[in-house]
Amino acid sequence: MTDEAMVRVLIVDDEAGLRRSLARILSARGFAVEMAEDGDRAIEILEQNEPEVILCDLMMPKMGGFEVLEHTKRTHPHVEFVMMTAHADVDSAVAAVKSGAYDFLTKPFASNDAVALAITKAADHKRLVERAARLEERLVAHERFGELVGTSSKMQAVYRLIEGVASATSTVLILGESGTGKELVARAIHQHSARADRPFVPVNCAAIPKELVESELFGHVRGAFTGAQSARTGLFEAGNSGTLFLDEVGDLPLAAQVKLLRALQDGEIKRVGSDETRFVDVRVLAATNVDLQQRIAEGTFRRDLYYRLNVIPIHVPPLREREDDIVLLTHHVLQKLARRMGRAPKRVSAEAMEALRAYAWPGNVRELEHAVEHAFVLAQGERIELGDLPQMAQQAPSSSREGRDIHVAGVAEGPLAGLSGVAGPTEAPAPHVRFDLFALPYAEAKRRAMKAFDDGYVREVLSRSGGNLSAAARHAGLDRSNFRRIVKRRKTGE
Ligand SMILES: Nc1ncnc2c1ncn2[C@@H]1O[C@H](COP(=O)(O)OP(=O)(O)OP(=O)(O)O)[C@@H](O)[C@H]1O
Repeated sequence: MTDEAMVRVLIVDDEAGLRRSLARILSARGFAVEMAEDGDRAIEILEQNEPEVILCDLMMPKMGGFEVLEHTKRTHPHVEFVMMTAHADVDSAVAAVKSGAYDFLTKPFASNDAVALAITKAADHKRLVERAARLEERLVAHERFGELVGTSSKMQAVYRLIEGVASATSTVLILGESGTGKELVARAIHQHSARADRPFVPVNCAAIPKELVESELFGHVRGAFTGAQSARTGLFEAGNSGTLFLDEVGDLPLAAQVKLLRALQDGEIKRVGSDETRFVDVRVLAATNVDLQQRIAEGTFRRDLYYRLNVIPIHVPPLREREDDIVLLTHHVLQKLARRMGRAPKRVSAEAMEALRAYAWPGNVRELEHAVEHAFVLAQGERIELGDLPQMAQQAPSSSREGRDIHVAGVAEGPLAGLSGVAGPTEAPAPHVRFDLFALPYAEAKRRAMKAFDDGYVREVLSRSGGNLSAAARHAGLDRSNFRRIVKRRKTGE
């Protein structure tokens, strides 16, 4: 029998004796049974307390079985119907199936089990159909928003905003913690816009050396500065008639901010070293994970530019606020990994999934991707177990949602054990040995140990910085782009 909740069955028959004995047979096998003595009462129950399966007699004095079937299929098409007919009446049975009944049972019944089996099959069919519909819904939602995965109400709100802003030309400011998917949101806006077949040009403002920002964005003429041996087209021109995505816009130097404002207001740019005005038709989407208001207060971000960018803000919620998406995202990442590595997909044990759902993910979806990859690589069998997850996610006390007790993975025993650490008030967990370093050839052992170190270090520093990449980079004493490279390298496993 279907292993989900009790199947609700409505028995409709004018013969009280048969009704009761059917009810006894089905209740004894774990069905939740209701009874109706005629078609009118059956319809009443159908409206009030929708059953999953109706087991209905064909021949009844007032309203016949066909009428009940027709009403049911018209008003509640997903309720399954099993018609009971007399042995001799095979034609009616076939007609019932043609009219939408899932099955028929001929009286007298071959056995009690045959009755229970017919109801179980009907209920299973209904649940399968519903499941397929739900999956299709998710698939459609997925296809509609590019790479973005997630069906939580908070992501649905983001999808609605994407749809709403896509057709406009206004600037959109995408806000959210590091790793929440801001770039994917920008891509989805572009894909849904009339510019979809034009270029989408992503620019990480934090990664461009300050002295080159203006030339990167707006281009330069030959001889504009030392080293400018030939003229160069900037990204604004490269994105002409398309979309320019300015990631980490809060890191733009002030001088470039002035030029950006001009480009946004008037669609005008000047290449560095030239007085010639060029007109560009570029839609700008910007993103930041820093508090721009605070940057304004500090004098490092222009208020007028902020207002110009913030015409339509989209807040991408942190992963800890959309726990339901964790399951879908985990499967999505597993599928991507299996494809990328040319390996069979892996399943996740209930215990491991529980831990993934319970963890607070300060590094958001990016961190989840790393954790799932870690588990995918280390899991021996075709199923990921709790012990295959990074230590931090394994421990995932529900209190980690409140930012406490966040542990960093110990990386290995022996020479590397000292690299493990712990954040928060609790004691460090014992270093977690996930692989035997000394059983590996030197080069591979070194690669894994370095990766494990990067994993543990980046995770911890990100966690201490509340998932903020810039703050984590400062903490690590690295400039942001170098730190980001390490974060990315962990992901690609280079
Ligand atoms: N909803 C999502 N569905 C599928 N993948 C996602 C989702 N959100 C984020 N990702 C994945 O997580 C990683 C980080 O996403 P992305 O680079 O868009 O985040 P971000 O918010 O722009 O981060 P940062 O602020 O650090 O630049 C990417 O690999 C992306 O594919």
